[in-house]
Amino acid sequence: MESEAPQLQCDVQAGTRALGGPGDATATTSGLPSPGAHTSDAASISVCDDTNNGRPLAAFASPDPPPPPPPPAHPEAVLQWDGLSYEVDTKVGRTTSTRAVLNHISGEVHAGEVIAIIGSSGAGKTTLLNALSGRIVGGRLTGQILFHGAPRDPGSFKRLSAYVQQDDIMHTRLTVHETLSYASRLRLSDTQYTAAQKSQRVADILKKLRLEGVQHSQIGNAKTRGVSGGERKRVSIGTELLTSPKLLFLDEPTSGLDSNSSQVVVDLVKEVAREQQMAVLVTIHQPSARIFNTFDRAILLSQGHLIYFGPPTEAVGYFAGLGYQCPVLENPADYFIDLMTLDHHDGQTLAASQARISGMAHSFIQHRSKQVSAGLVKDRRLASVAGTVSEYSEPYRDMTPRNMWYIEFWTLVRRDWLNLTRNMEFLVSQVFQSLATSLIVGFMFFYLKHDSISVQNRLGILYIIVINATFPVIMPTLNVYLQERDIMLRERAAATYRVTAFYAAKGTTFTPIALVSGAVFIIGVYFISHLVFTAGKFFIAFGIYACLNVVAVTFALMVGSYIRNVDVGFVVAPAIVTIWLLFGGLLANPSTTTPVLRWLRWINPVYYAYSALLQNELHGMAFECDTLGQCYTTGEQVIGVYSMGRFSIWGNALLLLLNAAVYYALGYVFLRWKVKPRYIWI
Ligand SMILES: Nc1ncnc2c1ncn2[C@@H]1O[C@H](COP(=O)(O)OP(=O)(O)OP(=O)(O)O)[C@@H](O)[C@H]1O
Repeated sequence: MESEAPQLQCDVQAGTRALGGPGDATATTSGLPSPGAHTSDAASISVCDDTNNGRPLAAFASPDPPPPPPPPAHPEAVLQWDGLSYEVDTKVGRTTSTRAVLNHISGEVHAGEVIAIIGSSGAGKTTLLNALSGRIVGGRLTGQILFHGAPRDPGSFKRLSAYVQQDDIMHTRLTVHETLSYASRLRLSDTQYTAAQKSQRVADILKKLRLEGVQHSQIGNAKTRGVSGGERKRVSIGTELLTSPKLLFLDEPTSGLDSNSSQVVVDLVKEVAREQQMAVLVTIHQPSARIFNTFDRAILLSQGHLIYFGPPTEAVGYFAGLGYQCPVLENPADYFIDLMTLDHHDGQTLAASQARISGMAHSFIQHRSKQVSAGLVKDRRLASVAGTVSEYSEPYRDMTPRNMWYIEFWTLVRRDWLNLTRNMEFLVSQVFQSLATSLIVGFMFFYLKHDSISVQNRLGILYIIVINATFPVIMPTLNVYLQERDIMLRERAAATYRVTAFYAAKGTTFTPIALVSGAVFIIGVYFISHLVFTAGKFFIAFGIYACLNVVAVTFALMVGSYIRNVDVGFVVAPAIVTIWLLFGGLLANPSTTTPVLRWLRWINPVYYAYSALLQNELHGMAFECDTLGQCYTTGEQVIGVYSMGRFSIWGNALLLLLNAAVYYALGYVFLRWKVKPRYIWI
């Protein structure tokens, strides 16, 4: 936010439109009322700026603004939409009602043009952006959307358009340069770009988005300081610009930014749109007057109704024609948003504001139809295009992913590894936890003897070893995986790589970390507590422990792939592990478990691991009996009494690996078909 109190200045200037490009071309087609001085060439522009400290806005223009490239003679509509409506069912108690979120919205965006979608909270801005970008989930979407004159083909549309989400979901520990470099390796095809060309493309984007100065800073987040919010937003935009999209969607790119950073972001987007002839649609909540006037055209929405669609410079005149004159000292965008907002103060003000919004929506429909009948604007009703295929769709229709699978996999492994090894909290918690627990457990059972009392201690220590391969592996893995899954969903929406490459990379990076920390733990425990320490027994125990670690990692991946809600994951995973431990073989004898629940042991990796570890430790052992009542003289007796010899050590190890394979496979299925949003395409 501004540190100084903003000094408002409104100035009604007779000025030429500085916007140029397709916006101008369409300005005449928007057919706005032209009362008095509001002619198209000398539009009366209300310029109210809350950021210029009282100086005329022109003083803030760059001294030598580069001349905008001349608009193409016949600007091509990159995207057209007609009669777009969206309804959702809402449930209050037992009553389900239908709510119209968008009502018959029509429009188009041309190459090189930047259009802002403006409205108060809940107006339908994001819904419209999502509908146009093919990211609507649930509800009923009707109407027609054409991309380069033909229905959208999801595959090619994903590749040729880009979407920058409101939240900048990125790997927070990578630097700006690394973020763009990995994105270039994943998104740009090796068959079209050499490594040097990809690096050059990254360098160009860094330069274009003025990010060279921070290219070696980490992205960061709310917890870890990194680049500023405006810079992070520009990195998000840069990532999407790598592929030179034809169409860019930006959801609230200025939210959370101060007015200066917001202006920088909008100016850069506009510059790139002009240079690359890219069509841009951007939702924006409350733009300053200066930002408002930067856009080529604005779509004003209220309660899902179109209130205005045309150049911002002509909006003041249009609303004045309806009897809503923007006060001289007010930011027009603020004024329009106030006009379009429901006033919930009391019943009367609510009814009045509802009537005003309906009136404005109706006026715009009438205004449009007058313009259409006068031949001033093209009828936006789209001709029937059944069977038409856009020239842009055809080459991409059967498009295979950009790079070979192994390149995607390897790039993702390297990126994950870099990100994970910089995640000191995760690494330290893994290693420190293993070290600390091995010391505590080792000394708790220090130097086990071979008497009958040591039987209980051996049963206990082996169970603790098993426990240590569950919670301490599953919870941190799940936590990191859930964050990365969201990044994957964003990147997958832009068809960046295959799900299989992502999933295989996750298994490849998480497993070694679990195994190393597991090794630290088990070596410490074996040495200090003096469990049977022959090389064969130790390596078998380590092998079993490693198998259980793999099960834990794959289980975390499965849960993380199944649940959508992070909080649910942190309840479900521990609940399942607790059941494993209850039926693991130590707390209740498996042979006496009630038959209704006895089957649980067959799907319980803790039971298999514990059984294998017990057999490995106790086979061949002899115990010295003392004067106490109960006495086991051999390890085999203990295994028999505890009913832990159902499967051999190798049988248990095999069942553990089978468990891991099932979890891993299920995780993939869930990731592919459950977590993935089901977008509605029209
Ligand atoms: N799938 C849905 N189910 C229920 N309500 C929905 C759904 N999608 C959108 N809405 C409702 O439609 C309205 C418009 O939502 P949208 O997110 O498009 O608003 P917005 O203009 O982007 O608001 P904001 O600026 O606050 O993000 C909101 O009231 C929202 O709750």
